[in-house]
Amino acid sequence: MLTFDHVHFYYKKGQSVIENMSFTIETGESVAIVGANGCGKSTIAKLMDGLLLPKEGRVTFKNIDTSRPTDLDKIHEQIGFVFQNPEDQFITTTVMDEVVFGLENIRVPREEILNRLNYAIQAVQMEDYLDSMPHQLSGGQKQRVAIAAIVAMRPEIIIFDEATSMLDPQGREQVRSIMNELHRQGMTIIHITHHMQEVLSAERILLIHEGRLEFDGNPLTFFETATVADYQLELPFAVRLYQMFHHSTPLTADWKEMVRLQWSIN
Ligand SMILES: Nc1ncnc2c1ncn2[C@@H]1O[C@H](COP(=O)(O)OP(=O)(O)OP(=O)(O)O)[C@@H](O)[C@H]1O
Repeated sequence: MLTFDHVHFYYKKGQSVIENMSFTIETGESVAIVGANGCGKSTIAKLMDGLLLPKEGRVTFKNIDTSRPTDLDKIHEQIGFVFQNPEDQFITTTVMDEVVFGLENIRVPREEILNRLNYAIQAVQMEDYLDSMPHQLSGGQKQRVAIAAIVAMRPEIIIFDEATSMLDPQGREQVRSIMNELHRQGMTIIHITHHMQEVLSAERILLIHEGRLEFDGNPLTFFETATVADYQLELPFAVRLYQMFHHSTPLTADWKEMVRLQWSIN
């Protein structure tokens, strides 16, 4: 359980970036954090992990306060990050070494390393690339290797920070389906994105606007109640398609049905 309790944050005094933010993410949830550029999404991710500390209020992970430096290692072990550019994370020369490296570092026994390698590589469907050089793979494949390296560490939460934004539609779809599968297996998934198409896979949306939490609920309610254009966000394809044919913006039962359908397929 990850909790923000009346969190305030600024980089420069007097220039508030996160304002009085409170929410709790339960174990096993799939949450999308959305909002326009610069609204504070990455700052929230860093606060979750204790990379940044609140100026006021508290961030706790399983009741451990991120401001207690002695417990930070425990938090880092259980919260994994996948970033926009996977190349920034690569440190070895083969896909296999990339997944094994972190495990050796924390002295996981040999047999357990093999189990975790198999599991993680299968989860991202990169079994045929174990000996490949990460830098020579496609964008989507690179991102899948980065995810495998995180999955192998068995974190409780994975935060995907704009992890699909540099990928082509096929790569994006592959990563999205891996996220869904990991979530089905019980992992907590936090997906920071401004691709509204992708938020349909999440169970819950947190909309951030100028450092404040403006909406917290499921995608259906979100598209019903939030005026997406006010937040410089695009409508998902299903919604735009519906509007194109019906020349209307208000929500109707059909419109909701399309979102519901797409949501349930995901
Ligand atoms: N290290 C920093 N020092 C000073 N200001 C910063 C720093 N990092 C971010 N900011 C500012 O804090 C605000 C929130 O930034 P943040 O990166 O959290 O937003 P974001 O929603 O993730 O943006 P994007 O979608 O563009 O990645 C922005 O105004 C940004 O310029």
